Amino acid sequence: MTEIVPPDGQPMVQVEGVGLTRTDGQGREAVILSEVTFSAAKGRITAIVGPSGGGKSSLIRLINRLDDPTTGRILLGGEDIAGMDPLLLRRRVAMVLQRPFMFPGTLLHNLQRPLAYRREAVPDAGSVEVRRTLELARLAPDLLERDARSLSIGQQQRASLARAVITSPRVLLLDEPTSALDRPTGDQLAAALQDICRHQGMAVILVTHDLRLAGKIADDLIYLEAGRIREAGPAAHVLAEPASAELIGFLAEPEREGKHG
Ligand SMILES: Nc1ncnc2c1ncn2[C@@H]1O[C@H](COP(=O)(O)OP(=O)(O)OP(=O)(O)O)[C@@H](O)[C@H]1O
Repeated sequence: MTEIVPPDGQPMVQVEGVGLTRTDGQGREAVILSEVTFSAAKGRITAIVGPSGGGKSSLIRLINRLDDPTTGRILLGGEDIAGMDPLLLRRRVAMVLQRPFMFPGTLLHNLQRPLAYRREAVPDAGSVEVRRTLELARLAPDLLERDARSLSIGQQQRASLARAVITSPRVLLLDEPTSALDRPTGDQLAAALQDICRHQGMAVILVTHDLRLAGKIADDLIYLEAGRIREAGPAAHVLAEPASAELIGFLAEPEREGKHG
């Protein structure tokens, strides 16, 4: 196992005064995000939590330019992503979605694919990169020759994570990665994520409705409601001592009781 990369507190992602407005089919404008400002540091996990429809997914989609903000800007390593080569941006910012997607072929083929696509040297099953990535993602090496689509959903979700991190992105975006998993399988993914964040010094931004997960692995937490940040700070502190009426109300909803312990 490699050395842990210490977080240096440097912001990797800076979201500055971001707003997003959409126009619906009838030409009506809807404000999805307003004045959103935060930063995500290397080697830290930033969780974005909040009620459904609050804008969490819309926000992380802006960070790898699946969409562009209407106002404000987003910097990656100090550079505005609006002016960055899209291919370079995709190299630096990886995304793992709620439902894993495996390409046809073996798990090894799936791990090699992003590197082959970039015409970079493709590591073989015995290579340090593949072994190390499997270890971080908590996947057994004997799964490498299995048809990736025959893996369990929990294994496929960790395989998606492995495929995203084998290229060493600087930022990892995850949208509800544990929502399709049962608790033990979700816990395995969470542990893998923590290892990857610490060992590779990535900035991880995690959208989740699962406060238990956020309480367990997030370093920083952002509470987003109706497109605005209502509260932000160190996760343990924000969850233990919520200050805003909105977050206090959210945490008090009966279905959340005990979920952030
Ligand atoms: N492509 C779109 N066109 C128009 N409105 C959209 C679009 N995508 C999302 N929205 C609206 O933006 C708002 C925020 O949605 P978003 O999916 O970002 O919220 P969320 O916090 O991720 O919700 P959930 O937890 O349910 O996934 C919602 O009102 C949604 O209806």
